[in-house]
Amino acid sequence: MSSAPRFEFFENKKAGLILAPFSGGQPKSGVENGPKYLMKQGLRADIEALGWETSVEEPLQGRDFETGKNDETDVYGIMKRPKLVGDATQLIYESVKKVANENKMPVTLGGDHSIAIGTVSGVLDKYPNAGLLWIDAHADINTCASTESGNIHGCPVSFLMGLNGESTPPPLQWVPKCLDPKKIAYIGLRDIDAGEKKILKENGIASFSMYHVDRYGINKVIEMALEAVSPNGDEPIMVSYDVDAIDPLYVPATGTPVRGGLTLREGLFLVERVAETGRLVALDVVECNPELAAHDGHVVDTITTGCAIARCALGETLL
Ligand SMILES: NC(=[NH2+])NCCC[C@H](N)C(=O)O
Ligand SMILES: [Mn+2]
Ligand SMILES: [Mn+2]
Repeated sequence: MSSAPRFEFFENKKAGLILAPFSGGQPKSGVENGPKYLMKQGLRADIEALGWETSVEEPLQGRDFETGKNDETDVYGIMKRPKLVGDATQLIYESVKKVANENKMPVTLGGDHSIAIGTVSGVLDKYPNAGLLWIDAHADINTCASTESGNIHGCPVSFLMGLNGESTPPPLQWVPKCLDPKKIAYIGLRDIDAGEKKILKENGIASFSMYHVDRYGINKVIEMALEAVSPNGDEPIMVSYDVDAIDPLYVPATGTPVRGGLTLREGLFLVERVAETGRLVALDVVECNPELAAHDGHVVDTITTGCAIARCALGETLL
């Protein structure tokens, strides 16, 4: 066994749990309750049991981001609710940036995946050379020109890369164009829009779909993804984890489920392996929507999986 510290970037194991109860990046209600359910399941105590000192941040507190969802004037071309998303993600950005700069690991609980506009930009402020693993059934890289739904949770990566140029909705113009296409790799893809495929190709983005997981196995896929985003083997790693990457058999309560996903063990092994590198610097767990459960068992399956992702990423299964 190596004697390297488990989390190289955290001399004192401190984590900042950032609650991001936001649903404005997509039309369904309920995903704003994700953080509450994950916390009620005991996530904070779980993380402390792994030797992390924790603090909790609630950057959206005191603002009503749910009623604002009904504001039909908040549109920009086909884009839905750019003002709501822009305001919420900017608050999340400030909070993640603060936590990261206090040398704490930001662990952000969503909310829909639009919140990654704030988390990734906040983390890259502290670690500009970080590699990003985007674990998802979807590529979330639609632009204002390519999106068919207008839902911004399908677009965060395009804003982080600055792919929208002049057509960026004004409320999202604050977003730093901080993400180099060479510094992101996807794992778990299986529902990519035609426009997104083109963007992935044109930008040469490392994209591992479920085909690659079957073809090479999850271990090899993770090695390839890490190699892609961290060619020197020493860069910090951020994981933005959309729970819909895992098969709906295990994670049924999510807004855009797609069959044929990662098994529960593949989904957890992935973050265990990242933890093992010792270079994880931030994690998002997004798109848990308890309201979409057909029965209580679905809520339990989804929320316990969300908690397990965070625990495995923070070292639970490292010996
Ligand atoms: N974060 C997610 N679950 N994203 C789903 C995106 C689905 C579709 N590609 C869209 O642009 O609307
Ligand atoms: Mn997804
Ligand atoms: Mn997503």
